[in-house]
Amino acid sequence: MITSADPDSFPHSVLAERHPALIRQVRDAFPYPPDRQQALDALAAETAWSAAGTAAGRIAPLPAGAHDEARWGRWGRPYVGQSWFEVPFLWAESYFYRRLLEAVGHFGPGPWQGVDPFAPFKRAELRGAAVAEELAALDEVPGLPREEQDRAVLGGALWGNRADLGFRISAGGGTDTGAGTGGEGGGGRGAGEDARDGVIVDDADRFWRHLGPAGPASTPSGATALHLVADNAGRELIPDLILLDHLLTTGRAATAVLHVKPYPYFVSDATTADVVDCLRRITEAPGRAGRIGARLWDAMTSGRLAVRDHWFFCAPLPYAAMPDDLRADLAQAAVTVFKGDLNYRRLVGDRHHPATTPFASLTSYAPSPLLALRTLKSDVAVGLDPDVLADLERDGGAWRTGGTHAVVQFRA
Ligand SMILES: O=P(O)(O)OC[C@H]1O[C@](O)(CO)[C@@H](O)[C@@H]1O
Repeated sequence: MITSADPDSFPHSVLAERHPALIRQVRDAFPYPPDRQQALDALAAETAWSAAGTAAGRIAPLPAGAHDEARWGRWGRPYVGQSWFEVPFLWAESYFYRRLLEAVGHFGPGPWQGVDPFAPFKRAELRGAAVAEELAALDEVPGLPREEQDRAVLGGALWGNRADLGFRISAGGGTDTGAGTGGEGGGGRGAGEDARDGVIVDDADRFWRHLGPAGPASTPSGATALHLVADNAGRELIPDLILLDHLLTTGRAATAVLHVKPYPYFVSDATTADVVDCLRRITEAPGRAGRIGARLWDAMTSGRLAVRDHWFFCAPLPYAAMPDDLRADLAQAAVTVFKGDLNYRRLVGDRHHPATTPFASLTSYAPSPLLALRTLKSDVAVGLDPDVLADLERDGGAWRTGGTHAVVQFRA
């Protein structure tokens, strides 16, 4: 199990550096009243790594009466009272975001109920020049041969995962709430970069073959719905929506389901409000993007594209432990696409797996065929060819955590 105990490890840097920076940024982005500021300060003190090289505080429970107190009470029983740095990394990060929302009053009651503390960063990104450029580039896609169109939309969704706002805090880029400047640091791929550069496992052809040229009815199960478990809003969700439009308009899927988070999470993870903001942004764009936006809007209003926000998507648990109702829902999918690093960690288990462990064996519990689209931003790596792994190790560098490498992994 991955923890943050080793001071030289990546998870340690997330807890010791990224989380305090995030608390400061959220505090600066809103005119929170004194009680909210005090709650944020208390969380910063509890979660800090002290100058003496020890954990400053111990994990506190949720306040009595919190709407999800029972659930977090169960999930946190082994960990409350311990150091944040000794417990599983996945649990610690997930609980940190839950506590941050508590501190800013997101769950109410009160005037800050429902206010997304990450909204200023997400909105700035949507207003940024990078999004405008990426939307304008869609005008060129219809001129490409069909296979290249497939590759372009899948590559957009894959590398869109590199653009997440939380990752930019880790990478030292900070976040920005200034109009017109958000989203410029870090981010997706630059012009001229081939979407396949840096892809260390590429099962894209298997995915397209599975869906089949004749549409979803030709998948082995005959299922006709494509499910996508979203990750970040903004520069990641826009290409995800474009991928869904492409799958629907080319007949690869009859219907689509987009799974989002029920509340703000991991800085930029997409909620229903973010889907609406992104859809509006696409719809308002000139050219082909605007037409795609209009189609997606129609698909949502007609029910061809559904949005769901199951509570399990914010749980600190691996997908192997998904509840029966979610399992039954995903079982209807011709394919479920899992986006991003966190979903990947939950898919295969947030553990120090040998990197050549087969992806299919770790995900055999999943109720439908699945495709993982992930840029690597944490230590977990599986399904690698031994030669590829040897090359990566020889080159050195932070290939596991730097967002420079990606995987497209399919399990039928
Ligand atoms: O947005 P993504 O791709 O899920 O990435 C989130 C990742 O960022 C981190 O929080 C830190 O970079 C990882 O721990 C986490 O897996």
